[in-house]
Amino acid sequence: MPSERKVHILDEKDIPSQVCAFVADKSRHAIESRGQFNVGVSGGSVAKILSTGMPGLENIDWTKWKVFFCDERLVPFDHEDSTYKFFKKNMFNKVNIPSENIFPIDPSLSVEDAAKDYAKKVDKVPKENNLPVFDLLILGMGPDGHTCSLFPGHKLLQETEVAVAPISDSPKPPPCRVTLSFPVINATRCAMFVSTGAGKADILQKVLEGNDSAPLPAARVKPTNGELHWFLDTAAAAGLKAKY
Ligand SMILES: O=C1O[C@H](COP(=O)(O)O)[C@@H](O)[C@H](O)[C@H]1O
Repeated sequence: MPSERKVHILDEKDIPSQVCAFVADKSRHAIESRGQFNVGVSGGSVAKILSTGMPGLENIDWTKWKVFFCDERLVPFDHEDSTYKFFKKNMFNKVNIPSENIFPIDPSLSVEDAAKDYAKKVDKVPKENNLPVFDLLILGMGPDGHTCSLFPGHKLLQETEVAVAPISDSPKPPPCRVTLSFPVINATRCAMFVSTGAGKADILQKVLEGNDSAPLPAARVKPTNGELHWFLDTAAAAGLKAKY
């Protein structure tokens, strides 16, 4: 099935419940079909939305979740910028995911070694055509159109050899990060973006409706055989010209 894009425009107040219900539904379906749910999470605003809504949900078999990070900032686990720290405090501590099913990036290593070490963890995700296939990647987009730690104009946009890449010159601090690469992102069964607030309106119009000749990183997310969903609040969607 080629990538089909669905844009969901919601009231701001409905974003956490709708986003989390979608994630819960994907997890139930993956567990029923394949016995486990391999999910990649992102940092920033989407981490807050997930942590607010997911722990209160019922009928989720958390023991079958395997949690990876779409990207991570290479800072110690107790650093304010650590996505792992945020999820541990606000979500993992409140649900029953076995600790061995959470796969953080190791910040004690150099950025190159952290990427290699994390690639071994990602390699555990069941593969098709030699690529790990996540059940769901939950993505954010920065106001410059970046997603994961894949930034506009950066050479990593062309990365095709490795599933996981280091970056040591991120234009958004901190400079050292580890990120999934596009071949893995686009091998997912489902990618969902969550974008909220007026500060994302201009870039969203470019990403969703702009010229495809030099796509911004977020516009390059087009799962080859999977679904693509964008969850937007009305403020973020305000610049869109088409009807969705
Ligand atoms: O630095 C990052 O930023 C993006 C977008 O964050 P947002 O707060 O603007 O939604 C995030 O998806 C990524 O994981 C993170 O490392």
